[in-house]
Amino acid sequence: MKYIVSSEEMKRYDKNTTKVYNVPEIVLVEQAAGAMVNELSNLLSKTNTKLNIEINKKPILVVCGIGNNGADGVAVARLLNEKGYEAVVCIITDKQIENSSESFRLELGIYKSYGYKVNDGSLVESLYSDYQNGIPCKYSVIIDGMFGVGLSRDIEGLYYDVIKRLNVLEALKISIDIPSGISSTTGAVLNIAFKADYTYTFSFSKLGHFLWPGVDYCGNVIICDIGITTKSFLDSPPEFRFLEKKDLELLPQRTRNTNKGSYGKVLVIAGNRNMAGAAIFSALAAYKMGCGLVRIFTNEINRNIIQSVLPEAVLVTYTQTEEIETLLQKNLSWADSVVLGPGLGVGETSKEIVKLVIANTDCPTVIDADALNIISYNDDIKEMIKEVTIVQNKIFIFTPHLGELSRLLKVDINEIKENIVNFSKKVADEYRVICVSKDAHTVVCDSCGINYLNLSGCEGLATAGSGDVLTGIIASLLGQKMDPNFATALGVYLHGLAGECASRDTTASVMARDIANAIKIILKEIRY
Ligand SMILES: NC(=O)C1=CN([C@@H]2O[C@H](COP(=O)(O)OP(=O)(O)OC[C@H]3O[C@@H](n4cnc5c(N)ncnc54)[C@H](O)[C@@H]3O)[C@@H](O)[C@H]2O)[C@@H](O)CC1
Ligand SMILES: Nc1ncnc2c1ncn2[C@@H]1O[C@H](COP(=O)(O)OP(=O)(O)O)[C@@H](O)[C@H]1O
Ligand SMILES: [K+]
Repeated sequence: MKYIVSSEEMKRYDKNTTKVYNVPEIVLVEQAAGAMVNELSNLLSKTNTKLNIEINKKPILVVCGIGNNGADGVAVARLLNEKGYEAVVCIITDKQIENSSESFRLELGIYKSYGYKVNDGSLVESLYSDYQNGIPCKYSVIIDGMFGVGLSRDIEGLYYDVIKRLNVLEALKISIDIPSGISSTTGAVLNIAFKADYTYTFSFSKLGHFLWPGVDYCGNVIICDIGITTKSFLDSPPEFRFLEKKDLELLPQRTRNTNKGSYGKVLVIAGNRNMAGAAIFSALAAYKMGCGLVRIFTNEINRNIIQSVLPEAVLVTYTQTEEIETLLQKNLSWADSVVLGPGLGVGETSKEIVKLVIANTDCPTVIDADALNIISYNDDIKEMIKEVTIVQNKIFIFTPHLGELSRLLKVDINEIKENIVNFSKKVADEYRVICVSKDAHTVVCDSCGINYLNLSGCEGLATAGSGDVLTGIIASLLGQKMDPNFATALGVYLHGLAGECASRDTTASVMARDIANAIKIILKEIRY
């Protein structure tokens, strides 16, 4: 597990390091520049660089603002010069230099003492004019040190023009900390952003590196250690983290002296006329993820298809509404975890089922797809959820994709895309649930502020039934008695890995069953 920070958090941890641990800011700037130049010179020494640029034959341009991102830039330029590269600083500001940060002034003083060159915005103007006249860029590498985590508003005026011109020049593009113009907290482009091939960031990656559209501007993100550690969190760790392969070691242990009852019983309440597949994928994934028993509660109409495709699942079917309540109560008391919603439909019977489950379940329950839609359309059920989560401490996991999230919040989907983190936190807080907002990088939030951004997965997962597989994986881990928040985050992570595995030969042909089947390969790789 690693932390990912927002702009506000990073600024706080920088400040704690200087104020509480007495590390002068200039020391941090020097450490940042030193660590970055070490990494960067490894990259520049490789012959592979973009556009076959001959790094050693042309100088490096470091474009700096006058805050601490610029201070890093000036220090990077000095260290590159000391390493034998020819690096030139270009300062971009519409303010007097007296308005610069203290570390910037210090770094500029040191840089000038060595006799290295400084330019202003007119250099970018002349490079742009060369570009328009078909003259190749005079610099092999352009390093962006204009704005980092201090970016607080839209890029305009001089800064806008500079970024626009730099973006068209042919050179290897590097950003310091985060591309100028990208919000470190939301990944939004604040009017315009520098388009980097590589981003060298410090101590912790930022949310903006992994949220869209920021992801597309960062290129490869390299984290440089500059000595700011988790001690600088004091009592307030970052809200977000991401999981890595070694976190799979925390999957529930399996031992010899056990039986199917030892690994959890999952009840999948899913499927309706023409929607048997949703129940099948959820149940199949639950078994593949290790639970001992799966029961599918579905419409009688699905009996033949489910039994012929997945005979391992026990079927409980209903034909008429009257028998549902007794049947559900009996099966809910049997279950260790529940999936509610895939392919369920939104008719009156389904609505009745959703209400009965919310009222009667007493184990962690994953609420997906049509069950979420039913909740969205019915304010009385919304209130019912809040009542049972807040008063009775019931554990619900909502797994909306962006369309379902938009219906649930009654907020336009484009607005949600701009700040998926905040909207996910809103659902988690308002309903006191764990909210899994499914996207290319899925966000998992709980109401205690322990949140995850998932970095596994690929576009092979963009296929019908993929979300049904996810419900089965999460419910299986819940049924095996893992902590609900961690089980959810680990389930999302593993689902992503399974998607990557199923996509090894092609992403286009991946189907839901391939993702479910790939769970076994992932578990085999970690000898589970
Ligand atoms: N503070 C520290 O202890 C450290 C900071 N470091 C570097 O410093 C950066 C943060 O530095 P700063 O907080 O000085 O901020 P930045 O250098 O990111 O931005 C400079 C200033 O620009 C102004 N600004 C914001 N948005 C603007 C816009 N759209 N147009 C014009 N001006 C705008 C703000 O007043 C801001 O303070 C980090 O990203 C990192 O690169 C690192 O050197 C490590 C240590
Ligand atoms: N491009 C992508 N990259 C990574 N994950 C993706 C991508 N597209 C979809 N996914 C994942 O695939 C799943 C799709 O779920 P969902 O839309 O509910 O599918 P369905 O309803 O058909 O089962 C989610 O977990 C989502 O995060
Ligand atoms: K930058």
